[in-house]
Amino acid sequence: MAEKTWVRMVTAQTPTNIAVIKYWGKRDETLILPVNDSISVTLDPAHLCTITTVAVSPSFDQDRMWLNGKEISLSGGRYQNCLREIRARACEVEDKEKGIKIAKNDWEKLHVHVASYNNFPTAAGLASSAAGFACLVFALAKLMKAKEDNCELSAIARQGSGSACRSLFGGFVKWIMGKAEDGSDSLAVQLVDEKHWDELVIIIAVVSSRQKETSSTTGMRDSVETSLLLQHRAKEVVPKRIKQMEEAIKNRDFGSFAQLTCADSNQFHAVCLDTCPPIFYMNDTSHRIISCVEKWNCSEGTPQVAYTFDAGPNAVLIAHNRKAATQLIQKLLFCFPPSSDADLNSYVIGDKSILKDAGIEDIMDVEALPPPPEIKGCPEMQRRCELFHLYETW
Ligand SMILES: Nc1ncnc2c1ncn2[C@@H]1O[C@H](COP(=O)(O)OP(=O)(O)OP(=O)(O)O)[C@@H](O)[C@H]1O
Ligand SMILES: C[C@@](O)(CCOP(=O)(O)OP(=O)(O)O)CC(=O)O
Repeated sequence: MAEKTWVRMVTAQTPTNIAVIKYWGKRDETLILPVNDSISVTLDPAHLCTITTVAVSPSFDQDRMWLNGKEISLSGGRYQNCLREIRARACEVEDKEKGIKIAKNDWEKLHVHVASYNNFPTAAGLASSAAGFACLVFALAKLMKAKEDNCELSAIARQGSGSACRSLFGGFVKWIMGKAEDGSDSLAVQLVDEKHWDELVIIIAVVSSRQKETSSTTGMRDSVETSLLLQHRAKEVVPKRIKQMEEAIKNRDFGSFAQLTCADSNQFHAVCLDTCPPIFYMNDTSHRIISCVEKWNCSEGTPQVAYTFDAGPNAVLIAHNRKAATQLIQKLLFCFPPSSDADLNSYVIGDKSILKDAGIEDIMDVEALPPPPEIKGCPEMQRRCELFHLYETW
């Protein structure tokens, strides 16, 4: 190595992903190997993403990491596994301009500093660990010039957080559970890219941005140990659903896609209830959102919107197209309006063009929204003020 003064830095940005067929349960806790395949949709990186900068310098005397500006420990097994696996694949790096020459073996002695920022709530059931570990592994691989492709990197990100393996690709992604004991065949593959079904619109209703009480890791461990429904789901239900979901995505068959997505989310939450002690991730507001979507879908005779909830109360709503998304925004804002002194611009975040299509520019437009016909006579669906905010994404 040359002088002691240089710093080599790489920055990467990785989106989060939301499962439409859920991963819930591990057959190996250390390697993070799942009990079933899962399928997810990767969100638009412009709205919910992690940005991570990794740096290496001979002047660094230990590996360190800052998450959202606060130093966190890298001593946990998951961070250590990712660092070790990428270091083992590091290659020679030379930057003549900066006088940097790092031989393959030097990487074992060099330390890294990591600064990561999530532009959405961390540990609130919006898959921050997915975007976070995918971004960490991707950035480290670039820093160390590892030659592995994204499939191979996904098997490393998986060891940080299972769902992270699916964030290395855009579009719809499948995590193949694999069979090998060492986890070498448990990795993610892209089913279709983001252009394949670009009329879909995803809206996230953030019911709470508070850190959840039961982490996914703890929750799924308890489910594996106590839920009979989980065993049945992994063995009998998911294998069939995965095939049907792949077909629905391939054929852009929104009816089947919505039916499978909603059913799988509901079964995942049923597994949580079947766990001892039971886990409650959704709350009353989540249930009201489900009711709102179910009533609308039913009144139309064909699904307009699919809903799915991860390990938290926040709703991920996937609309068939822009028209359905526009109507959805109107219905959501009617049932869950911001308080009258709130700023609409901080209530609806992200791509605001659908809000514009819906003819909503300020709080007065929200107040003038007519009640959705399908909720007439349902007192529980009348106006309330419980949503934290809405994201428009994808
Ligand atoms: N940007 C990041 N870089 C590295 N690690 C991160 C990052 N963001 C989050 N994490 C890790 O992920 C943990 C949060 O994961 P957790 O599974 O509890 O919540 P979540 O991923 O937001 O929700 P869920 O997986 O249920 O949707 C954090 O405590 C931290 O260890
Ligand atoms: C409900 C889920 O979001 C669970 C995600 O669990 P994590 O990937 O966060 O769990 P660990 O592997 O223990 O880190 C469903 C999914 O993303 O498939």
